[in-house]
Amino acid sequence: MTTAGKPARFEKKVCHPSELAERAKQLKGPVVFTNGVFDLLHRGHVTYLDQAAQEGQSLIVAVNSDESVKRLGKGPDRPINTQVDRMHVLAALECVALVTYFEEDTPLNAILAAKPDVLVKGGDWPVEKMVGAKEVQSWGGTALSIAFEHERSTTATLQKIRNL
Ligand SMILES: Nc1ncnc2c1ncn2[C@@H]1O[C@H](COP(=O)(O)OP(=O)(O)OP(=O)(O)O)[C@@H](O)[C@H]1O
Ligand SMILES: O=P(O)(O)O[C@@H]1O[C@H]([C@H](O)CO)[C@@H](O)[C@H](O)[C@@H]1O
Repeated sequence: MTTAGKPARFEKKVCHPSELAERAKQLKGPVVFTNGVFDLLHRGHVTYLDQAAQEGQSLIVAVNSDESVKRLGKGPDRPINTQVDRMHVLAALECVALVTYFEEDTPLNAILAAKPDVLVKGGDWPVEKMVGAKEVQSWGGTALSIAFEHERSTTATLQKIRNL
């Protein structure tokens, strides 16, 4: 006989965009914000996320909705994982305090709602190209581009799988 397990504790970390402003206010500050697709999570992602989290006390991650990903032009078969799955995998990470998603092409509205103290992206996004950097700086926050430590990518992983 099998029994149903208890709800996974990280489920509480996943929030709808409409709750983001309120939920962000309840986090221990400084609040760090990052965003991305995070399709197939890899060592580069998790290293970067923990590094981002160390820039404050609470890390918020906003993922592109499935439709938003399709408009990014990463490939007709992307995303591989749905936004719900991508959010829950990220929520399971100890360094992540809150996860949400955004339907738009950019996370600007999510950043304005969360009003983070620190905006972080990986080194492929220099600060001058970072959506939301000016806004975060306008309320006294900082924007940070963290250099890659591990050269990994979802695209490379998918190429490996396709070549099996
Ligand atoms: N190897 C890496 N090291 C550190 N940060 C990374 C790395 N790859 C991606 N990131 C960062 O993680 C976030 C999500 O990136 P994304 O989902 O585009 O990953 P990806 O692996 O590059 O995907 P894809 O290959 O589909 O473009 C971005 O902010 C990006 O800067
Ligand atoms: O996972 P990606 O493609 O690295 O994340 C993108 O980041 C963009 C970034 O915030 C621009 O500064 C964002 O506009 C885009 O929607 C993806 O999230």
